[in-house]
Amino acid sequence: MLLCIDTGNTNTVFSVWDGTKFLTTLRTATEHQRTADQYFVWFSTLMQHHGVPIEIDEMIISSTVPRVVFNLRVLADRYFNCRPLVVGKPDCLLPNPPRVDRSAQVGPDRLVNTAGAFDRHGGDLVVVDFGTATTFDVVSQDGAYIGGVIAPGVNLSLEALHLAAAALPHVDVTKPQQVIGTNTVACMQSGIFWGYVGLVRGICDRILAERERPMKVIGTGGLAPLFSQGDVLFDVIEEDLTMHGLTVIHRYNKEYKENER
Ligand SMILES: Nc1ncnc2c1ncn2[C@@H]1O[C@H](COP(=O)(O)OP(=O)(O)OP(=O)(O)O)[C@@H](O)[C@H]1O
Ligand SMILES: CC(C)(CO)[C@@H](O)C(=O)NCCC(=O)O
Ligand SMILES: [K+]
Repeated sequence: MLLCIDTGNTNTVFSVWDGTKFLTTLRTATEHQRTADQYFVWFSTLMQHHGVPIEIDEMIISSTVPRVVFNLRVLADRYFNCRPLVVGKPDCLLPNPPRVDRSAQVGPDRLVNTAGAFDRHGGDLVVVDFGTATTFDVVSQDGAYIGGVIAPGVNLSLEALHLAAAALPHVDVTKPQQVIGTNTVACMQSGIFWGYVGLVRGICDRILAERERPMKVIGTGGLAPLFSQGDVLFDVIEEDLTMHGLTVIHRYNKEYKENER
């Protein structure tokens, strides 16, 4: 079975793919100090808890934090006796290579979202991902990542407000009853909620105008459903898009190597 790992700057998600469906999905905070042994204790305990046998023999990793890749490679080698595919490394092929500035670095999560979204929807897409950053990935007609937008993430913005202003507390993101808040928390929640609804709407409108063609907008990341309550922002929301993209890239590499033989 295939272990798909999506390491973001905040959270790391492990999902086990049996070739047809995800058997289980586990989430932990991203910490670059965590060792292979620590990953395995956490993983095997929860797999047992969920009653899923550990039969991992393949692994694919997308990591926006380069330092964690070393320990994940050790995990693959020591516990699953395999060599992982690492998105963004030269030996991990992409179905459609990105078309960006020469030597530009594209976040592996954005390449994975592109592959996953193109597989499901075909081309001319915008993928909006609400993670540590709020990213917009523009996918061309032929399925290549051709650029996008990086805005500060929702939780990051809230944290920044709280850290910078002595009188502003930590608040959760939620859709406020009204736009005009009548207390500090309600005012902050309105600023974040309606601010991000406007940000997403405004950026998508401008991307569509710049591309001068119809495009499908796909929302992903934990907060996509919440923000779609504020306006029609997405044609579709797919929470498993990154994990799906990992299975697509894995399959592409496997088929390519089989054809080479
Ligand atoms: N109402 C909410 N308020 C605050 N956070 C929320 C709310 N609903 C979901 N979340 C959080 O959204 C996050 C969704 O995870 P997602 O994988 O999309 O991004 P992330 O883990 O924050 O970022 P990254 O992938 O960059 O590490 C989770 O951490 C979840 O706790
Ligand atoms: C923007 C983030 C942090 C979003 O996870 C990640 O994709 C990243 O580190 N990207 C590198 C820069 C880029 O994608 O252009
Ligand atoms: K993510």
